[in-house]
Amino acid sequence: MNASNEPVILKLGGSAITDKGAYEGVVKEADLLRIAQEVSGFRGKMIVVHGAGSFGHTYAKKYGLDRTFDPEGAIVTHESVKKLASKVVGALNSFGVRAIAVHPMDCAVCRNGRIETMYLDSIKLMLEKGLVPVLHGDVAMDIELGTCILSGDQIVPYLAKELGISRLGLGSAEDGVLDMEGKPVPEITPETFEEFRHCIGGSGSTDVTGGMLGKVLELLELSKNSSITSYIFNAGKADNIYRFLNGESIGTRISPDKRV
Ligand SMILES: Nc1ncnc2c1ncn2[C@@H]1O[C@H](COP(=O)(O)OP(=O)(O)OP(=O)(O)O)[C@@H](O)[C@H]1O
Ligand SMILES: C=C(C)CCOP(=O)(O)O
Repeated sequence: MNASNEPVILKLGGSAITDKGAYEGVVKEADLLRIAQEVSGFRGKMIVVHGAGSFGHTYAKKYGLDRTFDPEGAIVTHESVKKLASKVVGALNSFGVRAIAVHPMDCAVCRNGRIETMYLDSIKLMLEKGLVPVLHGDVAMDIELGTCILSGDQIVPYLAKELGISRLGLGSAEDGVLDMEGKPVPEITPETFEEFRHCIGGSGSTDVTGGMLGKVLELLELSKNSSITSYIFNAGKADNIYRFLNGESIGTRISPDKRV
């Protein structure tokens, strides 16, 4: 059990909750319900962040939102990821998790694709009152670019740092960061990253936020700045989310360098 009262941050990867190979948004209904049930077994405070999967990456790619400002594309993509958020929140509530959607487009401002400010007071109050904020990968306003694609993989470490949360995990569709033989690497630190760099690539599906490499880089940066250890694990396997939320170390650990 996670004995502390500190909240946990869980990311549900787009490949775990949607069919990321689809040309438009398709939810993996059975997986989403199983995941919602596992989340409902956790008694502590938590923030859920989910990826955009086929609800976001397909449209972001179609309108070139990772390269250009396109107002129509921004609206279509934002509306689509909001639909996914509503399905995630609906599934969580159907299992008694008091989940509320918080859309990053409404509360974050970016500069050159990185979060510059984010309004967090409502999230803090939700946590205090036992509600579960659900954020997600989104289109966000950007001071330099007009809009940018804001990945859940960037939101997770940002929230951890700003809210002082030290337990976080990204649940995707692989057993962790896989080596050349397809086996999960138990631990990566800033010091050992170069040993594994050649095995880590982008997503196998349509994706504008860097796939596995994007995740590892975000979490390594967090480990350097804050000494936080985080986890990348398979949310597609039954019980893994429950195990992670309750304090087990599963998948690949992204840890700070060891002190000598
Ligand atoms: N070494 C590696 N280990 C594991 N997965 C890898 C590796 N290199 C590349 N990948 C790819 O990265 C994918 C995970 O990244 P992806 O961004 O698709 O995940 P996600 O977080 O579930 O999706 P989303 O960004 O929509 O939330 C894997 O499914 C795999 O195709
Ligand atoms: C493609 C969009 C709109 C957001 C991407 O977020 P992610 O799936 O968490 O990387």
